[in-house]
Order: sequence, then C-alpha cells, then structure tokens
Amino acid sequence: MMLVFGHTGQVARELAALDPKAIFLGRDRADLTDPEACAAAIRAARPRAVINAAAYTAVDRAETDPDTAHLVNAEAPAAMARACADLGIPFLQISTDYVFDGAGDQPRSEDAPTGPLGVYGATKLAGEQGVAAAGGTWAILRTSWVFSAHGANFVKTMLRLGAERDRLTVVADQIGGPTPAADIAAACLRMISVMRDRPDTTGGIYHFAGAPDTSWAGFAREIMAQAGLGADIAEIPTADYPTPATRPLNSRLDCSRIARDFGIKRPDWRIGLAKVLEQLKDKA
Ligand SMILES: NC(=O)C1=CN([C@@H]2O[C@H](COP(=O)(O)OP(=O)(O)OC[C@H]3O[C@@H](n4cnc5c(N)ncnc54)[C@H](OP(=O)(O)O)[C@@H]3O)[C@@H](O)[C@H]2O)C=CC1
Ligand SMILES: Cc1cn([C@H]2C[C@H](O)[C@@H](COP(=O)(O)OP(=O)(O)O[C@H]3O[C@@H](C)C(=O)[C@@H](O)[C@H]3O)O2)c(=O)[nH]c1=O
Ligand SMILES: [Mg+2]
Repeated sequence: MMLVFGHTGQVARELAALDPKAIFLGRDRADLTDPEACAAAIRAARPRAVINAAAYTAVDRAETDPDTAHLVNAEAPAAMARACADLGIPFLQISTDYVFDGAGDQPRSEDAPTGPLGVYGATKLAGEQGVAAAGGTWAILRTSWVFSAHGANFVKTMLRLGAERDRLTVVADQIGGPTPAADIAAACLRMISVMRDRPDTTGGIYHFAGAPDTSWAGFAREIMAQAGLGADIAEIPTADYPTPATRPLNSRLDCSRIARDFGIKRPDWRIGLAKVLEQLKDKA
C-alpha cells in the first residue's frame, strides 16, 4: 500500500483518482509543521512507498511566514525521507521550477545551478537537499505551473476573472510549462513502480513539465479560447505586476532525463486543459 502526504491538494486529489487504495494523510492526520509526527506516521503505516504531495505553496504568503514554510517544505520532507530510508522503501518528493533564478532562455537540466528568488523556492530547495542527504531510494520530481479542476490555480483564477472582465493584463515575460496535476500523479506512480524494480539505475532529481513552453499570457489566452470567454489578454512585463515574491523569468525545464529513465514524455498541457474544463463543466 502506498502512503501519500496531502489529501485536498491538486496532485493528491489526482493520485487518489488513480490509486484509490492508497492512504492519504491530510493536515488533520499529519501536520507538516511537525516533521517528527510525519516520520512517525510512516513508521506506523509501514507502506511500500511514500509520496509527499503536501507543501506550503502560497508563494507570496511565504515571504512573511518563512518559519512555517521552512518546516513544511524543508524539515518535513527530510524527516519523511529519513523514515523511508530506515524502512528501505522508496520516497518521492515533488519540487518546483522556483528553485532556479530564471536567468537566460535555455531549458535547465537537473544538475543546473539553483538560485531561488524567494522563500518558497528557497525552502523547497532546502527540502530537496534534506531528501538527498537522507540516503535510501528517493526521487525528486521538479514540476511547474500546476493546474487541475481542484484547489487554487491559475486556470481557475483566469476563468473567474475572464467571466468578470473584458480585459485582463497578464505577464508575458515569464516562460514555462503548464503541467496538469493528473499527469504529475501518473508520473509519480510510474516512477515508484520502476524504482521498486530498478532501485540501482533510477532515482535522483527529475524534471517534468507540460509542453509547449509558453508565457502566463499565452496560457491565459488558450484558457479563454478553450472556455469560450471573450476577455482580451493584454501582455505586460513582470515589472508591471508587482508581487511580494519575485518569480523566475525562465522556468523552462529540460525533461529528457525522465524520458530516458522512466519513458515518461512531456504531456501537451492544451489537452490536459481541455479535460480540466470538461471536469469543471460537470461539477457546475
Ligand atoms: N501548485 C503549483 O503550481 C506547483 C506545485 N509544485 C509542488 O507540487 C506539490 C503539490 O502541489 P499542489 O498539489 O499544487 O499543492 P496545493 O497547493 O494544491 O496543495 C497543497 C497541499 O499541502 C497541504 N498542506 C499545506 N500545509 C500543510 C501542513 N502544515 N500540514 C499538512 N498539509 C499541509 C494542503 O493542505 P490544506 O488543504 O489543509 O491546506 C494541501 O492539501 C508541492 O510539493 C508543490 O510544491 C511544484 C510546481 C508548481
Ligand atoms: C492573477 C494574475 C496573475 N498574473 C501573473 C502573476 C504570476 O507571475 C503569474 C502566475 O500567477 P500565480 O499566482 O498563479 O503564480 P504562482 O502562485 O507563483 O505559481 C507558482 O506556484 C508555485 C507553487 C510553483 O511551484 C510554481 O511552479 C508556479 O506554479 O501570473 C498576471 O499577470 N495577471 C493576473 O491577473
Ligand atoms: Mg498561487
């Protein structure tokens, strides 16, 4: 049986859809501000593998709440990874494009230098380092710009604003790969299964993002088009959209390593978007 930290989050919900037999620990059963309680939950459940799909994902709020973000994003995954290493079971942590500084215009590989611009990215990077230091069989899946029919994400924000306004201003100089949460969940399950068969030739850090790379404005335009909303998307530079946390400009991830080791290809996010819009229609 698989143990998943997270219950209501985007990726956790999609893991539940694909593997309903897994155990999902929400905040009520495992609070990541208590890392040792998370490790104890793993020892008590004795699962065959653990996926951490919980995180402090409020990028701007993290700037003024760094201690909580550090416990949740850095200390908790490190404690989980140590518990898994002790039990000899695989551990999969999900991380982010925000560990990079976003310089340049080339896709980054897994061993490119990191340089987070804000507290969220810095705490997620510390979490990666804690997981790697734990030893055992582990993988870190770095993804970007996650969306789904559940929870808070850019697609749902754009649908709400696009229904209210004729014109939206959206940044056009941050470039990355929007990634459907359902594809992340499928990638996680495949990685766990392959890692259990081939622990010696798999593991480490992997990049995984939807294709093709686009800007937030390009993403917004496709959302409006597929949803049949008429709102005009006006492109603006990041400087015209001030936020507490600085975001990387270049979030392009080179995803060739996950294709090589696991046969997992970049999904077309436009297809994932169509599925999410269908799900939202069914919910309404
Ligand atoms: N969202 C994105 O765009 C991206 C996300 N990622 C990474 O992907 C992973 C999954 O993200 P996603 O599914 O989008 O996350 P969501 O923001 O949808 O959900 C985060 C989950 O973490 C839980 N959580 C937060 N704090 C705690 C805590 N103290 N104790 C227990 N649970 C807690 C939340 O619980 P509750 O509902 O109770 O608040 C929620 O279920 C994360 O590691 C994230 O860093 C990477 C790149 C992009
Ligand atoms: C709502 C809105 C946002 N924006 C900009 C702000 C920001 O640069 C970009 C996306 O906004 P968001 O608030 O969704 O971005 P953000 O919460 O920073 O999204 C990030 O979340 C974390 C968890 C990750 O790991 C990242 O991969 C990334 O997905 O769009 C506009 O330009 N116009 C708008 O009307
Ligand atoms: Mg956000």
